[in-house]
Amino acid sequence: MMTNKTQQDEQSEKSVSEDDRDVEDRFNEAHRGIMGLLFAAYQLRGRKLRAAEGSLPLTIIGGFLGSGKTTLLNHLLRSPHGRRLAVLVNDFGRINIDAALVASQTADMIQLTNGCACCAVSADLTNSLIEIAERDDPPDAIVLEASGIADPNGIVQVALSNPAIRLDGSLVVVDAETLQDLAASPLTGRLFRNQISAADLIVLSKVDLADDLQRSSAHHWLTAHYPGKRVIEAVRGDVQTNIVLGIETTRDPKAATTQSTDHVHDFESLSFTINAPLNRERLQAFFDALPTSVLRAKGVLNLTEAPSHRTIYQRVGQRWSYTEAEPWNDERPHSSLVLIGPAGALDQATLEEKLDACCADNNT
Ligand SMILES: Nc1nc2c(ncn2[C@@H]2O[C@H](COP(=O)(O)OP(=O)(O)OP(=O)(O)O)[C@@H](O)[C@H]2O)c(=O)[nH]1
Repeated sequence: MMTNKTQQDEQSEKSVSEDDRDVEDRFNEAHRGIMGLLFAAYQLRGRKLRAAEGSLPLTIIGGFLGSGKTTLLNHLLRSPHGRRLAVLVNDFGRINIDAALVASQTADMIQLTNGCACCAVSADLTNSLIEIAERDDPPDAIVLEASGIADPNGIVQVALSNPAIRLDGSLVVVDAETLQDLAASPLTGRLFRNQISAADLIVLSKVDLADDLQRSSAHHWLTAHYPGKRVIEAVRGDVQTNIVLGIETTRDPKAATTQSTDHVHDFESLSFTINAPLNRERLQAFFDALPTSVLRAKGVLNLTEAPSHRTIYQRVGQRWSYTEAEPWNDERPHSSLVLIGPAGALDQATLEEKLDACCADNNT
Protein backbone atom coordinates (compact mmCIF):
# COMPACT_ATOMS: atom_id res chain seq x y z
CA MET A 1 0.00 0.00 0.00
CA MET A 2 1.33 3.40 -0.93
CA THR A 3 1.47 5.95 1.83
CA ASN A 4 1.96 9.67 1.67
CA LYS A 5 4.93 11.02 3.55
CA THR A 6 3.92 13.27 6.39
CA GLN A 7 5.62 16.59 6.91
CA GLN A 8 7.19 15.09 10.03
CA ASP A 9 8.64 12.18 8.00
CA GLU A 10 10.12 14.60 5.54
CA GLN A 11 11.58 16.71 8.29
CA SER A 12 13.17 13.75 9.99
CA GLU A 13 14.63 12.52 6.66
CA LYS A 14 15.98 15.99 6.08
CA SER A 15 17.52 16.27 9.50
CA VAL A 16 19.11 12.81 9.16
CA SER A 17 20.73 13.82 5.89
CA GLU A 18 21.81 17.15 7.38
CA ASP A 19 23.34 15.29 10.32
CA ASP A 20 25.16 13.00 7.86
CA ARG A 21 26.46 16.05 6.08
CA ASP A 22 27.62 17.59 9.32
CA VAL A 23 29.49 14.42 10.25
CA GLU A 24 31.02 14.27 6.78
CA ASP A 25 31.90 17.98 6.94
CA ARG A 26 33.55 17.52 10.31
CA PHE A 27 35.49 14.50 9.09
CA ASN A 28 36.67 16.42 6.03
CA GLU A 29 37.62 19.42 8.15
CA ALA A 30 39.63 17.30 10.55
CA HIS A 31 41.31 15.52 7.62
CA ARG A 32 42.14 18.78 5.88
CA GLY A 33 43.40 20.24 9.17
CA ILE A 34 45.74 17.32 9.80
CA MET A 35 46.96 17.25 6.19
CA GLY A 36 47.49 21.03 6.25
CA LEU A 37 49.57 20.86 9.40
CA LEU A 38 51.61 17.90 8.12
CA PHE A 39 52.24 19.76 4.88
CA ALA A 40 53.26 22.91 6.78
CA ALA A 41 55.58 20.89 9.04
CA TYR A 42 57.12 19.26 5.94
CA GLN A 43 57.69 22.65 4.30
CA LEU A 44 59.21 24.06 7.49
CA ARG A 45 61.73 21.21 7.81
CA GLY A 46 65.28 22.49 7.49
CA ARG A 47 64.20 26.09 6.77
CA LYS A 48 65.93 28.84 8.74
CA LEU A 49 63.37 31.33 9.99
CA ARG A 50 65.14 34.57 10.88
CA ALA A 51 62.13 36.05 12.63
CA ALA A 52 62.05 35.06 16.31
CA GLU A 53 59.27 32.89 17.66
CA GLY A 54 55.97 34.78 17.84
CA SER A 55 57.61 37.98 16.59
CA LEU A 56 55.46 38.49 13.49
CA PRO A 57 51.96 39.72 14.28
CA LEU A 58 49.39 38.70 11.69
CA THR A 59 46.18 40.61 10.96
CA ILE A 60 43.58 38.92 8.79
CA ILE A 61 41.08 40.96 6.78
CA GLY A 62 38.15 38.71 5.93
CA GLY A 63 34.64 39.26 4.65
CA PHE A 64 32.30 38.05 1.94
CA LEU A 65 32.78 38.76 -1.79
CA GLY A 66 32.68 42.47 -2.54
CA SER A 67 32.26 43.55 1.09
CA GLY A 68 35.10 46.10 0.84
CA LYS A 69 38.27 44.24 1.94
CA THR A 70 40.53 45.63 -0.79
CA THR A 71 39.14 49.13 -0.24
CA LEU A 72 40.04 48.89 3.46
CA LEU A 73 43.49 47.50 2.65
CA ASN A 74 44.19 50.33 0.22
CA HIS A 75 43.16 52.85 2.87
CA LEU A 76 45.59 51.22 5.29
CA LEU A 77 48.46 51.29 2.79
CA ARG A 78 47.92 54.95 2.03
CA SER A 79 47.78 55.98 5.69
CA PRO A 80 51.02 56.85 7.44
CA HIS A 81 51.55 54.21 10.15
CA GLY A 82 55.33 53.97 10.41
CA ARG A 83 55.34 50.20 10.21
CA ARG A 84 56.84 48.01 7.52
CA LEU A 85 54.05 45.69 6.49
CA ALA A 86 54.17 42.57 4.39
CA VAL A 87 50.77 42.44 2.74
CA LEU A 88 49.48 39.19 1.28
CA VAL A 89 46.61 39.32 -1.18
CA ASN A 90 44.84 36.78 -3.36
CA ASP A 91 43.92 39.14 -6.08
CA PHE A 92 47.11 40.96 -6.93
CA GLY A 93 45.79 42.62 -10.07
CA ARG A 94 43.25 44.62 -8.14
CA ILE A 95 45.53 46.14 -5.51
CA ASN A 96 45.18 49.67 -6.66
CA ILE A 97 47.91 51.66 -4.97
CA ASP A 98 48.72 55.31 -5.62
CA ALA A 99 51.51 55.40 -8.21
CA ALA A 100 53.34 57.86 -5.94
CA LEU A 101 53.61 55.18 -3.26
CA VAL A 102 55.03 52.49 -5.53
CA ALA A 103 58.84 52.27 -5.36
CA SER A 104 59.19 49.23 -7.63
CA GLN A 105 57.04 46.50 -9.06
CA THR A 106 57.61 43.00 -10.41
CA ALA A 107 55.14 40.39 -11.60
CA ASP A 108 54.37 39.22 -8.07
CA MET A 109 55.62 41.92 -5.69
CA ILE A 110 54.94 45.63 -5.24
CA GLN A 111 57.49 47.45 -3.09
CA LEU A 112 56.19 50.67 -1.57
CA THR A 113 58.13 53.78 -0.64
CA ASN A 114 56.93 53.50 2.99
CA GLY A 115 58.75 50.18 3.45
CA CYS A 116 55.66 48.02 2.89
CA ALA A 117 55.48 45.29 0.28
CA CYS A 118 52.50 43.51 -1.28
CA CYS A 119 52.82 39.95 -2.52
CA ALA A 120 50.36 37.66 -4.19
CA VAL A 121 49.56 34.53 -2.24
CA SER A 122 47.99 32.13 -4.65
CA ALA A 123 47.88 28.48 -3.76
CA ASP A 124 50.42 28.19 -1.01
CA LEU A 125 49.97 30.36 2.05
CA THR A 126 52.34 28.26 4.16
CA ASN A 127 55.20 28.90 1.80
CA SER A 128 54.48 32.62 1.47
CA LEU A 129 54.60 32.95 5.26
CA ILE A 130 57.83 30.95 5.48
CA GLU A 131 59.42 33.22 2.87
CA ILE A 132 58.50 36.29 4.93
CA ALA A 133 59.87 34.77 8.15
CA GLU A 134 63.10 33.81 6.34
CA ARG A 135 63.87 37.33 5.15
CA ASP A 136 67.08 38.94 6.45
CA ASP A 137 65.02 41.92 7.46
CA PRO A 138 61.57 40.61 8.43
CA PRO A 139 58.65 43.10 8.40
CA ASP A 140 57.06 44.59 11.53
CA ALA A 141 53.73 42.93 10.80
CA ILE A 142 51.86 40.86 8.22
CA VAL A 143 48.43 41.74 6.86
CA LEU A 144 46.54 39.14 4.88
CA GLU A 145 43.46 39.82 2.78
CA ALA A 146 41.45 36.60 2.67
CA SER A 147 39.44 35.54 -0.35
CA GLY A 148 35.75 36.46 -0.15
CA ILE A 149 34.79 32.78 0.05
CA ALA A 150 37.42 31.80 2.60
CA ASP A 151 36.70 30.76 6.14
CA PRO A 152 39.38 32.63 8.14
CA ASN A 153 39.55 29.81 10.69
CA GLY A 154 41.34 27.71 8.07
CA ILE A 155 43.82 30.52 7.42
CA VAL A 156 44.56 30.90 11.13
CA GLN A 157 45.25 27.19 11.33
CA VAL A 158 47.81 27.31 8.52
CA ALA A 159 49.40 30.58 9.71
CA LEU A 160 49.93 29.43 13.28
CA SER A 161 51.78 26.33 12.16
CA ASN A 162 54.64 28.78 11.49
CA PRO A 163 56.33 29.39 14.85
CA ALA A 164 57.40 32.95 13.92
CA ILE A 165 53.77 34.05 13.59
CA ARG A 166 51.32 35.11 16.23
CA LEU A 167 47.77 36.16 15.50
CA ASP A 168 47.20 39.82 16.28
CA GLY A 169 43.59 39.40 15.30
CA SER A 170 41.12 39.16 12.49
CA LEU A 171 38.52 41.59 11.31
CA VAL A 172 35.59 40.90 9.04
CA VAL A 173 34.20 43.47 6.63
CA VAL A 174 30.40 43.24 6.44
CA ASP A 175 28.49 45.15 3.77
CA ALA A 176 25.64 47.01 5.48
CA GLU A 177 23.56 46.90 2.29
CA THR A 178 23.74 43.16 1.59
CA LEU A 179 24.00 41.78 5.13
CA GLN A 180 20.38 40.66 5.47
CA ASP A 181 20.29 38.91 2.07
CA LEU A 182 23.61 37.13 2.59
CA ALA A 183 22.64 35.96 6.06
CA ALA A 184 19.27 34.65 4.88
CA SER A 185 20.41 32.89 1.70
CA PRO A 186 20.86 29.09 1.95
CA LEU A 187 23.89 29.39 -0.36
CA THR A 188 25.79 32.07 1.50
CA GLY A 189 24.31 32.09 5.04
CA ARG A 190 26.59 29.51 6.64
CA LEU A 191 29.83 30.87 5.20
CA PHE A 192 28.78 34.45 5.94
CA ARG A 193 28.10 33.61 9.59
CA ASN A 194 31.31 31.56 9.92
CA GLN A 195 33.28 34.53 8.62
CA ILE A 196 31.75 36.80 11.25
CA SER A 197 32.16 34.39 14.13
CA ALA A 198 35.84 33.85 13.23
CA ALA A 199 36.55 37.59 13.61
CA ASP A 200 37.49 39.69 16.63
CA LEU A 201 36.24 42.92 15.09
CA ILE A 202 33.36 43.64 12.69
CA VAL A 203 33.75 46.52 10.24
CA LEU A 204 30.33 47.50 8.94
CA SER A 205 31.16 48.89 5.51
CA LYS A 206 29.24 51.00 2.96
CA VAL A 207 27.19 52.78 5.60
CA ASP A 208 27.07 55.68 3.11
CA LEU A 209 24.98 53.48 0.78
CA ALA A 210 22.67 51.96 3.36
CA ASP A 211 19.48 53.79 4.32
CA ASP A 212 18.66 54.42 7.99
CA LEU A 213 16.58 51.26 8.27
CA GLN A 214 19.27 49.02 6.70
CA ARG A 215 21.89 50.56 8.93
CA SER A 216 19.98 50.15 12.17
CA SER A 217 18.79 46.65 11.31
CA ALA A 218 22.38 45.70 10.45
CA HIS A 219 23.50 46.78 13.93
CA HIS A 220 20.53 45.06 15.49
CA TRP A 221 21.23 41.78 13.68
CA LEU A 222 24.94 41.86 14.55
CA THR A 223 24.30 42.60 18.22
CA ALA A 224 21.63 39.91 18.42
CA HIS A 225 23.79 37.21 16.77
CA TYR A 226 27.25 38.22 18.01
CA PRO A 227 26.71 39.84 21.39
CA GLY A 228 29.86 41.41 22.77
CA LYS A 229 31.66 41.59 19.41
CA ARG A 230 32.94 45.07 18.63
CA VAL A 231 31.33 46.72 15.58
CA ILE A 232 32.69 49.85 13.90
CA GLU A 233 31.32 51.60 10.84
CA ALA A 234 33.35 52.48 7.75
CA VAL A 235 32.98 54.46 4.57
CA ARG A 236 35.43 53.42 1.87
CA GLY A 237 37.55 51.55 4.39
CA ASP A 238 38.34 54.59 6.54
CA VAL A 239 39.25 52.61 9.65
CA GLN A 240 42.07 54.01 11.77
CA THR A 241 45.36 52.19 11.32
CA ASN A 242 45.89 51.61 15.02
CA ILE A 243 42.55 49.78 15.11
CA VAL A 244 43.36 47.51 12.16
CA LEU A 245 46.89 46.79 13.36
CA GLY A 246 46.07 46.69 17.06
CA ILE A 247 43.25 44.19 17.41
CA GLU A 248 45.17 42.19 20.03
CA THR A 249 42.87 39.21 20.10
CA THR A 250 42.16 37.74 23.50
CA ARG A 251 40.69 34.54 22.07
CA ASP A 252 42.63 31.33 21.87
CA PRO A 253 43.09 31.11 18.09
CA LYS A 254 43.81 27.37 18.22
CA ALA A 255 40.39 26.78 19.76
CA ALA A 256 38.74 28.13 16.62
CA THR A 257 40.45 25.78 14.21
CA THR A 258 37.91 22.98 14.55
CA GLN A 259 35.16 25.16 13.08
CA SER A 260 36.85 25.73 9.74
CA THR A 261 34.74 24.69 6.75
CA ASP A 262 35.62 24.65 3.10
CA HIS A 263 33.03 26.46 0.94
CA VAL A 264 35.09 26.66 -2.23
CA HIS A 265 32.93 24.03 -3.94
CA ASP A 266 29.72 25.98 -3.35
CA PHE A 267 30.87 28.75 -5.68
CA GLU A 268 32.26 29.05 -9.16
CA SER A 269 34.44 31.76 -10.60
CA LEU A 270 34.56 32.26 -14.38
CA SER A 271 37.25 34.40 -16.03
CA PHE A 272 37.13 35.96 -19.49
CA THR A 273 39.71 37.81 -21.56
CA ILE A 274 38.56 39.79 -24.58
CA ASN A 275 41.04 41.48 -26.86
CA ALA A 276 38.77 43.57 -29.10
CA PRO A 277 37.33 46.77 -27.59
CA LEU A 278 33.88 46.40 -26.05
CA ASN A 279 30.87 48.55 -26.78
CA ARG A 280 29.63 49.94 -23.49
CA GLU A 281 25.92 49.86 -24.34
CA ARG A 282 26.04 46.22 -25.45
CA LEU A 283 28.13 45.30 -22.44
CA GLN A 284 25.64 46.93 -20.11
CA ALA A 285 22.86 44.86 -21.73
CA PHE A 286 25.04 41.75 -21.12
CA PHE A 287 25.46 42.67 -17.45
CA ASP A 288 21.74 43.46 -17.07
CA ALA A 289 20.86 40.04 -18.44
CA LEU A 290 23.13 38.11 -16.07
CA PRO A 291 21.30 35.83 -13.66
CA THR A 292 20.52 37.54 -10.35
CA SER A 293 22.40 34.69 -8.67
CA VAL A 294 25.70 36.30 -9.78
CA LEU A 295 27.23 37.38 -6.47
CA ARG A 296 30.19 39.34 -7.75
CA ALA A 297 31.54 40.68 -11.03
CA LYS A 298 34.68 42.70 -11.51
CA GLY A 299 36.60 43.64 -14.58
CA VAL A 300 39.30 45.79 -16.09
CA LEU A 301 37.77 46.86 -19.38
CA ASN A 302 38.90 48.16 -22.71
CA LEU A 303 35.89 50.18 -23.91
CA THR A 304 35.52 51.75 -27.36
CA GLU A 305 34.22 54.87 -25.65
CA ALA A 306 37.40 55.22 -23.52
CA PRO A 307 40.24 53.74 -25.57
CA SER A 308 43.18 55.41 -23.80
CA HIS A 309 42.63 54.12 -20.27
CA ARG A 310 41.36 51.19 -18.27
CA THR A 311 37.77 51.22 -17.04
CA ILE A 312 37.07 49.30 -13.84
CA TYR A 313 33.70 47.54 -13.61
CA GLN A 314 32.48 46.52 -10.15
CA ARG A 315 29.28 44.68 -9.30
CA VAL A 316 28.26 43.54 -5.84
CA GLY A 317 24.75 42.10 -5.64
CA GLN A 318 22.60 44.40 -7.78
CA ARG A 319 24.82 47.49 -7.42
CA TRP A 320 27.36 48.26 -10.14
CA SER A 321 29.75 51.00 -11.22
CA TYR A 322 32.27 51.93 -13.91
CA THR A 323 35.35 53.92 -12.88
CA GLU A 324 38.06 55.42 -15.03
CA ALA A 325 41.50 54.03 -14.08
CA GLU A 326 45.12 54.34 -15.31
CA PRO A 327 46.02 54.79 -18.99
CA TRP A 328 47.10 51.68 -20.88
CA ASN A 329 50.46 53.26 -21.72
CA ASP A 330 52.65 50.50 -23.21
CA GLU A 331 50.30 47.64 -22.38
CA ARG A 332 48.09 46.30 -25.14
CA PRO A 333 44.49 47.21 -24.26
CA HIS A 334 42.29 44.21 -23.46
CA SER A 335 39.42 43.37 -21.11
CA SER A 336 39.45 40.86 -18.27
CA LEU A 337 36.30 40.01 -16.42
CA VAL A 338 35.56 37.69 -13.50
CA LEU A 339 32.08 36.51 -12.58
CA ILE A 340 31.39 34.62 -9.36
CA GLY A 341 28.17 32.77 -8.62
CA PRO A 342 26.77 29.53 -7.23
CA ALA A 343 28.50 26.42 -8.61
CA GLY A 344 26.85 25.31 -11.85
CA ALA A 345 24.76 28.46 -12.36
CA LEU A 346 26.94 30.05 -15.05
CA ASP A 347 27.90 28.60 -18.40
CA GLN A 348 31.32 29.67 -19.68
CA ALA A 349 30.70 28.95 -23.39
CA THR A 350 27.35 30.75 -23.54
CA LEU A 351 28.70 33.77 -21.68
CA GLU A 352 31.80 33.88 -23.89
CA GLU A 353 29.58 33.97 -26.96
CA LYS A 354 27.50 36.76 -25.48
CA LEU A 355 30.59 38.74 -24.57
CA ASP A 356 31.96 38.36 -28.09
CA ALA A 357 28.75 39.92 -29.33
CA CYS A 358 29.57 42.97 -27.18
CA CYS A 359 32.73 43.68 -29.18
CA ALA A 360 32.40 46.91 -31.09
CA ASP A 361 33.39 45.30 -34.41
CA ASN A 362 30.95 42.38 -34.09
CA ASN A 363 27.80 43.06 -36.09
CA THR A 364 26.15 39.69 -35.69
N1 LIG B 1 30.00 53.59 -1.51
C1 LIG B 1 30.89 52.73 -0.99
N2 LIG B 1 31.45 51.81 -1.78
C2 LIG B 1 32.33 50.96 -1.22
C3 LIG B 1 32.69 51.00 0.15
N3 LIG B 1 33.58 50.02 0.39
C4 LIG B 1 33.79 49.39 -0.78
N4 LIG B 1 33.03 49.95 -1.76
C5 LIG B 1 32.92 49.54 -3.16
O1 LIG B 1 32.48 48.17 -3.17
C6 LIG B 1 33.04 47.48 -4.27
C7 LIG B 1 33.78 46.24 -3.78
O2 LIG B 1 34.84 46.67 -2.93
P1 LIG B 1 36.18 45.83 -2.76
O3 LIG B 1 37.02 46.56 -1.78
O4 LIG B 1 36.76 45.49 -4.09
O5 LIG B 1 35.58 44.52 -2.11
P2 LIG B 1 36.35 43.16 -1.79
O6 LIG B 1 35.77 42.65 -0.52
O7 LIG B 1 37.83 43.36 -1.80
O8 LIG B 1 35.91 42.27 -3.03
P3 LIG B 1 36.42 40.77 -3.40
O9 LIG B 1 37.91 40.78 -3.33
O10 LIG B 1 35.90 40.54 -4.77
O11 LIG B 1 35.80 39.86 -2.41
C8 LIG B 1 33.94 48.48 -4.98
O12 LIG B 1 33.21 49.05 -6.04
C9 LIG B 1 34.24 49.52 -3.90
O13 LIG B 1 34.54 50.80 -4.42
C10 LIG B 1 32.04 52.00 0.99
O14 LIG B 1 32.23 52.08 2.20
N5 LIG B 1 31.15 52.83 0.35
